Amino acid sequence: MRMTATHAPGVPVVEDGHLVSSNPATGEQIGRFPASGESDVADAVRRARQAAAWWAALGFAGRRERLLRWRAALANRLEELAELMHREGGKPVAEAIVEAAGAIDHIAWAAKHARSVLGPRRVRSSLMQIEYASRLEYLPYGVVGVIGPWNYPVLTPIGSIGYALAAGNAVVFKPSEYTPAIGAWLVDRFVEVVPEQPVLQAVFGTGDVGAALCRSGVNKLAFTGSTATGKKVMAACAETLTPVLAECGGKDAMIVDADADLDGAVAAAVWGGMTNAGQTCVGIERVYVADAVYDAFLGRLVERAARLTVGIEDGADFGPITMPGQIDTIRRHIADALERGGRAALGGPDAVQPPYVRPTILVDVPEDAAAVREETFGPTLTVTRVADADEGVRLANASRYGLGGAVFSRSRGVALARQLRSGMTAVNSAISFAGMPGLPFGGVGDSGFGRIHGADGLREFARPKAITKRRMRSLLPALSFDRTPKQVAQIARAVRLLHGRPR
Ligand SMILES: NC(=O)c1ccc[n+]([C@@H]2O[C@H](COP(=O)([O-])OP(=O)(O)OC[C@H]3O[C@@H](n4cnc5c(N)ncnc54)[C@H](O)[C@@H]3O)[C@@H](O)[C@H]2O)c1
Repeated sequence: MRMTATHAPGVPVVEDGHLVSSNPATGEQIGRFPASGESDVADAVRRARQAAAWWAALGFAGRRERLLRWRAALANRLEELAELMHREGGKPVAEAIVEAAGAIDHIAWAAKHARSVLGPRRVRSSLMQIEYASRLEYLPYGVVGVIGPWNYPVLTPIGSIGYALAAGNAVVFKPSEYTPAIGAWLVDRFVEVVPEQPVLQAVFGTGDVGAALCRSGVNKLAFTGSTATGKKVMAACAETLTPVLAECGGKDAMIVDADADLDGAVAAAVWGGMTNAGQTCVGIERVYVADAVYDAFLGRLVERAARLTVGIEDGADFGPITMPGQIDTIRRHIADALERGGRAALGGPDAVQPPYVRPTILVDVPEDAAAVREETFGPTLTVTRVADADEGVRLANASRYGLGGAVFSRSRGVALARQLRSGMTAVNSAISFAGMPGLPFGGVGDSGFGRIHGADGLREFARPKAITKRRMRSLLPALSFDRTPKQVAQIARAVRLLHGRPR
């Protein structure tokens, strides 16, 4: 187990065999959990395998009933959860409530839709093999490993856990080392409503424990975190051909068209870029604004962002940077943007006051600057003047990431959204897709692959099983050595009859 050298506020440490988390603003100790070793992870997966058989046998109705009880347990203690999220991760209580509400909605959706999405169904047979009945079933993988990040420590892992459980899998969950208490709290509430078997367990520790989970023999690994770690997870899982779901980083762009509702665009850019101190995988980090409205947009954006309040007090708009090491990245991106000819229209180097970073808006930043190319994960926006929305789309798509994004346009919103190379796009809003349980969530390129949420999210955690059953004697026995030359000629005639016409 790796020891973390520093005891700075918010930096998790492993001491006396325990993982200890602390408040990123005050350093107050929040959680203390036995750190899992390789054998603990293996034991958890072994227990989960037994539990998986029991959980799968409950069927859709039995799982739905228990998952809805879990969702109620979370809903009825929402404020307690939000307070813990505030203390361990630093986000405002109001923000935590919104995040947890989204997660609860996802559990309910997964529980209620698992049967209709994954239940057994008949499939129409081919005329050439009409003697067979066809059937499709979606069976659980067995044990799913879930590795989570700290920035949305409830919504993000539940996007995998809720759907994996609804599909009939047992889950071993490794929460981020920055937010183990939140992870433990979610698991404890589940154990209260499903005490019979260890269907959902947590293991605690740093990246080594995540790596052990990749090697543990889980049947699928759902990873959410940075692209760099995602590559390590994939490499580890490749050894055992363990399938991987990879929800990685982003560099989302907003396009502001010349006919956009500017007040709406300003509100969405400020919120989308700075909620949770910008530590949002689908946060807006780049804004491309059509020349005709650039000056008006920028003026209102700076005015609105300057009024945001930062701190841990009640009512603050956003809190500290959760992971102290991230502050160096934010500082580097701001400095690099300015060195390359950019200008801070708000904030700048002085806005970085650990553990806080105040709102920063950078303009005239070249497209090859780190602040445009790399994930910043802070309350910063680059705002770039473009000739029109089409040029905005072209620059937005030049990123190696492709997670979410936003478009503000009165006339061409959906058409522009379709052109953005990303998994999700919000039109005339920001990030609104994440809380929509029926919609899939996931990226392209360096943002990863696979989908959580919605019907695709349920299917992500199930393996399709095809079954054909012979229901009558074959008239044209294609799949048999007993076929005669005459029957083969009849088969050839039938193919021409069925498929011989060009339309
Ligand atoms: N696409 C999404 O849905 C989504 C959602 C939230 C966050 N994110 C991304 O997550 C990142 C922030 O989260 P983070 O800082 O916790 O990411 P991270 O990659 O540092 O860590 C994520 C998790 O992986 C574990 N881990 C570290 N090394 C590992 C290894 N070698 N093998 C297995 N597991 C290992 C960590 O302990 C942690 O639990 C950002 O890039 C953000 O964009 C993506």
